[in-house]
Amino acid sequence: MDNVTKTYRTGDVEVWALRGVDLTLERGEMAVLLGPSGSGKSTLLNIMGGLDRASSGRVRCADHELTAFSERQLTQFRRDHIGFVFQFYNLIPSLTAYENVALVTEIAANPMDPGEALEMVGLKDRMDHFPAQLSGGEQQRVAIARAIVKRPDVLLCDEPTGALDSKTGVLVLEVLCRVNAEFNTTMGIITHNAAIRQIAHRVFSFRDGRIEESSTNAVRLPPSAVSW
Ligand SMILES: Nc1ncnc2c1ncn2[C@@H]1O[C@H](COP(=O)(O)OP(=O)(O)OP(=O)(O)O)[C@@H](O)[C@H]1O
Repeated sequence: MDNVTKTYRTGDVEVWALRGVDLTLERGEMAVLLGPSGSGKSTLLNIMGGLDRASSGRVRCADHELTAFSERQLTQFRRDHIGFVFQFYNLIPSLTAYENVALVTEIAANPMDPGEALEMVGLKDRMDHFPAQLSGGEQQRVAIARAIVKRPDVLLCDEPTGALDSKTGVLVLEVLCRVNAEFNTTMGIITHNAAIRQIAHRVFSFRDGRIEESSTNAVRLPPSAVSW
């Protein structure tokens, strides 16, 4: 992302969500994004994944220039390259875990088997359960399986542990680390839990629509060594 800005206009009021952000993630890198509420993290993640558009600046992903894309191209780009995980799992209640994941494989170019994705997140024996029969942590792991089943290049997670207790959150982070290590998936993870910064390759701290600080972890901790 080069000098990306984002403004929202509500009536006469203009809100600057991003005030000029330069950010490059290397392939396979796990980045944690920190910052106070309203500092622009979600806006950035959404623009990075082609869910939203920058007001100015340039956004590229490998050979794709997102800022030059039509709506249709942006949708295709998201479909082919990006997985999203949100704080609330957004599973379809009337479908089993397996069916929730399988739904994506119908429109993906080169998906893995839904069972394989569920095995990857440790839910092989819960495939036939409905969301209401799963714990919050298990539902989030189904959401991760759904996001990775299409083998995305980039996985973007907005508060993936936000609704979970620390112990369950650790299980979810372990799954994310496993996906990162096994598939070399580039990751952006927003969190309010500053302790989670320790699992990342790089950490970006936001304030008031800008990156205030970035740092590289010389030593990364496994999620099991992190608590909040
Ligand atoms: N659709 C929108 N319309 C108007 N203003 C918006 C919209 N989305 C975000 N904003 C504003 O942009 C700023 C950045 O919001 P953003 O959601 O990116 O922050 P955040 O750091 O992710 O916050 P949080 O940690 O609370 O999720 C805030 O001032 C917010 O009110």
